[in-house]
Amino acid sequence: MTDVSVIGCGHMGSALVKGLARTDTHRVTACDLDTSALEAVEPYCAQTTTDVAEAATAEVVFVAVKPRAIEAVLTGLDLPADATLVTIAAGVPRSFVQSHTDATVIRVMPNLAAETGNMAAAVAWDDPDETVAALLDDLGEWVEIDEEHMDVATALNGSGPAFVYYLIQSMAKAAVAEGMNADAAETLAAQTFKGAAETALRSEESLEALIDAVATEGGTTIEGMEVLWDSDVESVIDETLGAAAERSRELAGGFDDE
Ligand SMILES: NC(=O)C1=CN([C@@H]2O[C@H](COP(=O)(O)OP(=O)(O)OC[C@H]3O[C@@H](n4cnc5c(N)ncnc54)[C@H](OP(=O)(O)O)[C@@H]3O)[C@@H](O)[C@H]2O)C=CC1
Ligand SMILES: O=C(O)[C@@H]1CCC=N1
Repeated sequence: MTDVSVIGCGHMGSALVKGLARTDTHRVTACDLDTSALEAVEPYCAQTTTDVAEAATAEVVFVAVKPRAIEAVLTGLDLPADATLVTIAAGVPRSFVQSHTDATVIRVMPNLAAETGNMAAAVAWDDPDETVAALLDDLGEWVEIDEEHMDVATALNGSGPAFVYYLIQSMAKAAVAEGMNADAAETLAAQTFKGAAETALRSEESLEALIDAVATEGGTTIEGMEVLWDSDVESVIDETLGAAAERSRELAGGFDDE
């Protein structure tokens, strides 16, 4: 049983609390100044508190407040050297967080699918931490990266769910334009993303080979693929991720190491 606290129970913090509740190997303290945020996560954790000092007794402390609030939270958070602080804030360098605490700092870029145990997360740390690794295993898939790649991870898997929702919506809209019922179209589009993602994760085939497997010779898929290959979709996606990563770099510019 690992004592974990989550400071900031908004969108991402509540997804972490709910995801951790899916297994019974954590004792979670949820902390937020907003009592309505705490009420929403109360069924999923051992205790809720508005007092950061109560959250500071955990072995692993996730700080899940907005980047602009992180310095105030760190200033009021007195962690011992044997604690681990996990920062998930976009654009906030690990060195900035480390300069405000005696705890070991690990930087993670998670995503909202933590709530269902399907998170994709990127992790930057000095040394692997088995306790945090086990926590992340319970929340989904994670990979270790160099911190210099955290801005692109923020775009790819942190912001990524929003981009995927947009793509699901676009495919569903196209089916609706052909006359399909909107609910049916959204279910089919979303499940198609889920199934394709599962195959991409589990298959040893390349993505090109997976495309080939769908595209029966003389069939329907190749007609659609020709449109995609001739379009600027790839460069639009490159620009989309580029814009999000650039914003992460801009945010980082506001945090000097101390
Ligand atoms: N949303 C996402 O998909 C992802 C977010 N992140 C990162 O997670 C962090 C949180 O983002 P998100 O969940 O979207 O933001 P939210 O605004 O939804 O949640 C932040 C929560 O923290 C609370 N809070 C603010 N100050 C304090 C404090 N001093 N003590 C305790 N709680 C406090 C806020 O309360 P109040 O609203 O009253 O200020 C709010 O409930 C950000 O740093 C973001 O970069 C990372 C990956 C994905
Ligand atoms: O939009 C944001 O800034 C946060 C970080 C990644 C996802 N949401």
